Amino acid sequence: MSDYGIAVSNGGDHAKSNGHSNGTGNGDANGNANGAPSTKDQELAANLAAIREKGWNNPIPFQYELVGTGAAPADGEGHKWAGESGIYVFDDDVGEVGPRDERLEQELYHGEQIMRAGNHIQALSFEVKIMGKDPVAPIRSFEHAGLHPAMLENVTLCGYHIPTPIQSYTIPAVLTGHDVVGIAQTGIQGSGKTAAYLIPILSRLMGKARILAAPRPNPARYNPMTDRVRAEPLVLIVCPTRELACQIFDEARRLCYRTMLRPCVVYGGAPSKLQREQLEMGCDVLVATPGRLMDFMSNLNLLSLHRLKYTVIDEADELLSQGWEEIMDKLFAGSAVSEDADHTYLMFSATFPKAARKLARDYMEDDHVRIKVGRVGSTHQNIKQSVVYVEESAKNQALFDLIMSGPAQRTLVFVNSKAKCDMVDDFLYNKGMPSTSIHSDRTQREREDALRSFKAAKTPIMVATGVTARGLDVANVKHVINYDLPSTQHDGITEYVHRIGRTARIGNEGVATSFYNDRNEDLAPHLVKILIEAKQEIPDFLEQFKPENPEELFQHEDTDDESDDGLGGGDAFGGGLGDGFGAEGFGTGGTEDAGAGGFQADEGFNADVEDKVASW
Ligand SMILES: Nc1ncnc2c1ncn2[C@@H]1O[C@H](COP(=O)(O)OP(=O)(O)OP(=O)(O)O)[C@@H](O)[C@H]1O
Repeated sequence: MSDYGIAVSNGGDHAKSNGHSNGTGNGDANGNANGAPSTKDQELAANLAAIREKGWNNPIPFQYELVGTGAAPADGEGHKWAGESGIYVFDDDVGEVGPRDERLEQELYHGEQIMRAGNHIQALSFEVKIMGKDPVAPIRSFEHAGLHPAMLENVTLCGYHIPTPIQSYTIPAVLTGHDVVGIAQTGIQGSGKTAAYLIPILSRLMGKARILAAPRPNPARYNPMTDRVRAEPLVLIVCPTRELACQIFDEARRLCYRTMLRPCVVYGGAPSKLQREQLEMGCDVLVATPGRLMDFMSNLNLLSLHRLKYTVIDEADELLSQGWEEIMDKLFAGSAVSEDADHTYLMFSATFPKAARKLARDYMEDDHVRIKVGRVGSTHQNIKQSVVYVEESAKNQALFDLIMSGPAQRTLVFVNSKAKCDMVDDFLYNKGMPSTSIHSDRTQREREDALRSFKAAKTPIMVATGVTARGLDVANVKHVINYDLPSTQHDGITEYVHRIGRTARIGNEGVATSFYNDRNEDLAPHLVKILIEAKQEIPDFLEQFKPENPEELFQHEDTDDESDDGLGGGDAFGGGLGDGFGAEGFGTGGTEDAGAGGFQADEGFNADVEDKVASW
């Protein structure tokens, strides 16, 4: 019996979404053309039978003949770019809120692949730190948040019953016109920050879009030959990865439903032409990755940012570390964008590095609100983590055995390199497993196809490099396997926390299994701390890495390296919960660099500080 959380057809003739160098070819499992099946074929047939018995669906062969032809695979579905997903077609003649579109509603809110909060959601508690000149009263319900009625209906359709902690504070802060810096610590496993900024921004625009938006044709009667316009969005959201851009766009599609606000997404790798055509129909909410945005911004007939009211930078630390300072400066400095006096800036980040602090200091209003959300106690209480000792040469078989030892369930396998990603995917596929893979050397089309196929559980096993799968929000990922553990040279334990956070999201449960061997010794002390903190079993081979004084583990250690981010892992705030924040600042128990920027007195943030534990 499969447990993908959604119904899956077991048909095996779909096109494989990306390449397998399958020497044996799964399609051959029933014997070769010359009569007697070979031992290899017999082995494969036995594997396939066992895999099917477990409830896994068939592997999907790759259609090599279609590579480079641009032709759609023979699965009857064709390829649709994420940016072409359906948005509400607002008819200007109908008033402020359009009529229901049941087909679209089904797609946006009731699809089987949509993430739903799990049973443990109420039990999650978060530490929330708020800083700013004006106190922000958190909202406890969406109903009493002062949202536009259309937004409230959309929030209900999304199935969001209670605001998450970051939403409790960000929504009122934006509704009262404040710039916001939001820091959601790694490992929150879905803090809901996308909705935290989209809900108040879109809600504020809902009553005013007709006045603020550029004149444009009625989308219900659009004629591309005569009606094309320049896109002049009111909201711009910039984020570092294509997959994240598509996820934000999906959330915007849900929250803009039945209103005249038109969301669009532009990102690298997908055809510019299609994205251009979408912009030419008019765009109010633009979600973009920086490279494609820069391209489009250079064509003033296509895109102008002079009407912008809101600029959101999501995953600012990632953007800055990828070298996008130039565009960030440009967007913040206003040289390329609206000089509207009440322009609102929002910046979200997992850490708060120097460059991000500088942007906040230089460009944000003095009364901007800073919100930091971290989980209290274990960051991963709903994940059952285990570490098993596996030598490099035994990893493939161990992976196969591990997958076969559990139920058929959506499984994400992490490796450390693109070549390994191909290799492991090929191995699983040739064993008869329904696997796919994703990494940055794949074309965007292959990436989107792989992700779609994983989400739909046609290929419920996906092999990925950490970078590509960062921030993925896929419903019902039940098992995360670290085939390779991340090395400390590549974000080490932070990366581990990111990876396991792809399961057990928003109050759901999940399992994380990691293959460990002597090559991973650098990570071992950090890994042990995480396991102890989450009250997980410590295997014998990791005993030697236990800290001498386990007490120190519970002194609010953040997993991100925040030595340079002004947050000081809790110390700069005075040792965390219960200590409060004295009028003299934040250093009651703090030993970290008191002048390290961030929420420091010298920036004028010493007056109104709240320190809360919010249960969700
Ligand atoms: N109030 C809510 N109640 C239930 N589910 C919610 C709520 N707000 C958001 N969600 C859902 O939670 C999931 C995670 O949200 P989102 O991707 O914005 O989190 P995130 O903070 O970016 O997560 P991470 O940083 O761990 O990747 C989404 O599928 C979203 O639909």
